[in-house]
Order: sequence, then structure tokens, then C-alpha cells
Amino acid sequence: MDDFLSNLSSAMATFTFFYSTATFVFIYAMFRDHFPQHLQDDIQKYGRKLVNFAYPYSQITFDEFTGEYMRRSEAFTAIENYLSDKSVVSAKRLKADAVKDGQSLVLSMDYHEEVADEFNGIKVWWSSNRTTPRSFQFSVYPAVDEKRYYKLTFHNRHKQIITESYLASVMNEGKAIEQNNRLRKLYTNNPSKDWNGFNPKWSYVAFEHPASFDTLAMDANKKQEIINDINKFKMGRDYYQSIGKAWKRGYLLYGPPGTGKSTMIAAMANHLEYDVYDLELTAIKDNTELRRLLIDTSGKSILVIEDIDCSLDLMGERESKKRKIKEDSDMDPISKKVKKEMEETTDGKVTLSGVLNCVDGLWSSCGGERIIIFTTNYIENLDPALIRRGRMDLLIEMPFCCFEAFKVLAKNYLKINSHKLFEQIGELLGKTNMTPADVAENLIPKFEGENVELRLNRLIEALKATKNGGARRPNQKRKRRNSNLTNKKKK
Ligand SMILES: Nc1ncnc2c1ncn2[C@@H]1O[C@H](COP(=O)(O)OP(=O)(O)OP(=O)(O)O)[C@@H](O)[C@H]1O
Ligand SMILES: [Mg+2]
Repeated sequence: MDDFLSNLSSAMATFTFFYSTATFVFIYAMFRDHFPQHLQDDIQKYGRKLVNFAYPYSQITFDEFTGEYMRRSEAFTAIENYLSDKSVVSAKRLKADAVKDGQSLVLSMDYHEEVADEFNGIKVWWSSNRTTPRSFQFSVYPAVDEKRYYKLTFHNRHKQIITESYLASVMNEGKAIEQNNRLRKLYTNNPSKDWNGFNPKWSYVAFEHPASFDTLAMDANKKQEIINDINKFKMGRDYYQSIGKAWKRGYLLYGPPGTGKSTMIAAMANHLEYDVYDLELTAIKDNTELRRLLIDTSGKSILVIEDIDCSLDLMGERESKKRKIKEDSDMDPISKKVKKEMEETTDGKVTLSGVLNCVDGLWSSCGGERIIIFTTNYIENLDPALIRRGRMDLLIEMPFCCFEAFKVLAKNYLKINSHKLFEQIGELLGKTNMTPADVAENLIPKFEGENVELRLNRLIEALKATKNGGARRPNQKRKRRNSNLTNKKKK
């Protein structure tokens, strides 16, 4: 009997629902067809006021993926981090994600959970949501049309303070938490032929290079100038905004092999706590691919292009341009236009000026706090127009080992600040071109327990041999090798 009654009441409820919906649709159609437009507008206006009166709350939605290229939204990530702690306290259902490559766990609220937050005495509510795919799909990968988003709900009368102050504080706090949780990464670009939905443009390993400015061997004043420059850059958000310049800086490191260019990049990345993108230009076909790669990089990062003399065709870039102008002057205007388009799109070989233009254009418009570093062993091969101020902000020479640099290496490798043999070594270094890498090699113990004096004497012998022409020539031609920054297998 109970079953019968409950079935009857549910049937009646369904009937009532359909009946009222049909009535509403009918009345709405009458209203739309027969009422004059101005009356409809007034009624809608008052209707909205009534709804606002009955439900005086506003909502803001933050989607996980946004924009034409469907990049993961920075706001979404910041909110996720911001809500992490609050969720642990108040949400009933939590999700766990591994961060720092599985070294620790971050908890966040599960879908369709809600947590409350307070800002200057104002109460707001955050909910975590996802829309599931419309059709059933059997796949091991996440559904492509699944959308995740956060929704913020607050009273209408607090709209101004929420949109102007609360959200900014959520973003700042969320980004700070992310900075603490994240594992710093060294990215390398994959060959463009392999890019697809499941193979990303960049692969990464954990960036665990131990270099620091303390262990970097070079002239102390020069080192301090570089540290000041990058510190000023890191703190310069408002400055760059006030002068209307993109928040980016370009360095060119030049010097013979083994003078510490890659070590300097690692020291900079560690000092700034930035990720590193090691861009291998030979794996890219044209400027379009370069643009796609650069769009896929994040802020707080250093983009490195090592050995540009080996990666790019820089020699005579101007010469070939001059030649082209002469050839073009013999052509009719239509052929000229077609040729120009072909050169810009299909031919589109990557050049240093192409890279700089791309970086200037993209980074001026999408986010800041980025450094680009080029390295070369042969600065004399670069077109002076490309390394002028404004294109490269600072040229940093990494020279052969001087006495001051040696003292840093002695402290690193031998744990000493002075020794009776230092004077002789200083004299020899003044007359010899030996790289810090070669000096370091002589200071490393060759057998268990080799003492300091033996190692210093070996260095003295090597310096004497170099002085007499026995050392390897630093200016030998060579091909681009794997970056010295890479320290682990890719993921
Ligand atoms: N200035 C330096 N300070 C401390 N260590 C250095 C320095 N220069 C070289 N070394 C040591 O020598 C090794 C090679 O140096 P590094 O790879 O940084 O040279 P490089 O200038 O990048 O050379 P290349 O032009 O061949 O890429 C480093 O692993 C480091 O141990
Ligand atoms: Mg190097």
C-alpha cells in the first residue's frame, strides 16, 4: 500500500511539473508575441530586480583552460593552491595530487564541494565544479569535453571589494604557495614532427644543478654587477610597467669553451628560482613552430639558446639580405610579393633576428618575468646589429681563469683560502690562458686521499705546459653539443 501511495504521489509530482512547465512556456510565448517591446524590456528589468532581491548574490566562474590556445589558466592554478589549505579544514571530500615529482602531496577539495572564506569580515563561498561529457566515451584518457572550473559566490553589495581587492590577494597568495610547492624544471623541446595531443612540445627533468653564485669562479666585482642586475630585474615589475616595457631581459654570454657559461645560467636560475627552457633550434623548422613553442612557456623562466653560432645561420645574414634586394629589384611587383610571402611562411628558416622578433612580440603581450640567454664561443661571428643594446640588454664575457676566479675554485675544491703556492699560481695565471674548467680538473683528487699540495703542484705543471703551448686551443671549431644544463633523463 505504501509503495502504491508513494508511486502515486511521484506520478502526480511529475505530472504537476510538466503541466507547470508547459503553462510557463505557453505564457512566455504569448508575452513575447503580443506585448510591445518597451513593455517587455520593463517587465524583464523589474523581473531581474525581483530575482536580485530574492537572491542577492553574484557569481564569478574561473575555467581551467582559456584562450585561443586553451592554455591552463594561471588564475585557476592560483585559486587551486589558495584553496588547498582551506579545503583541508572545511571540505568533507578531498582530492590528493603529488607535487615536487611525488615528493609531497597537495590536498584540494573534490568536485561539487564548497568551502567558505572570509576577507575583511566579508563572507564568500568557493565551489569546485566539473561538467562531464555529454556522450559516454570509453577511453583511458580524460574526456576531451570535460571542463573544470571554480565558482566564487558573494553578496552583491561586496562586488567592488571582491573584484578589486579580494581576487588580487587570492592570486598573490595562490602564486606564492605554488612557488613553494613546485619542483623547478629544466625543459627541452621535442622535435616538431613528434608534437601531438599526447606528446608535448617540451619534455622536462627536475632542475637540480648545484651551481650558485658563491661557487661561480669569476672576478668578484663583475659577479656582483650581474647579481645586482638580475635582482633589479626580479624586483622590477612596477618599474617595467611604469615605463611601458615588457618585463623581460636578454643576456649574451660569450667566451671560450669551459669558462662557465652554462654554470652561470644554472647559478642565475637557482638564484632567481626560475625554470629553464633549453631551446634546441635545430629541432624547429620555421618561425611558426618557434612561436608555438614560445607560447607554451611560462613566466618566471629562463629561455636558453646555447651555442647560437652552431644553431643558426648567422654568418652574412646582412650580406644575403643585400643580395636579395638586388635580385628583387629585377622582379615585377606581383612576383616580389609572392616571393616575400613564401620566404616568411614556408621557407621561414629560423634566424637570430627571427627569434628576437618573436620573443619581443610575444613576451610584450603575454606575461612577464622572463629572461632570455644566448651563449656563444664566437661573438665576433654575430651581426653587431643583433647584439646592440635594446636587443641584448647585457653582454657578459666569461674569460679565462684569473687569480680571483682560481681562489673561488680553490675554496670549492680544496676548502682553502690561502697557501704558499698561491703566489706562483697567480703569476702563472697572469701569463696563461687556462679555462676555469681546466683549472678545476687539476684540483680534483686523482686518487683517494691525494693532498692539497700535490693537487696545486699538478696545476702548476699544467699551467707551465699551457704557457709553453701545450694546452688545447680554445678556439677550435665544434658542433653544438648537448647542453651542460641537462642532468637527468627526460620525462
Ligand atoms: N667560472 C666557473 N666557475 C665554476 N666552475 C666552472 C667555471 N667554468 C667552468 N667551470 C667548471 O667546468 C665545467 C664546464 O663549464 P661550463 O659547462 O659551464 O662551460 P661553458 O662555458 O658552458 O662551456 P661550453 O662553451 O663548452 O658550453 C663546469 O661543470 C664547472 O664545473
Ligand atoms: Mg655550455
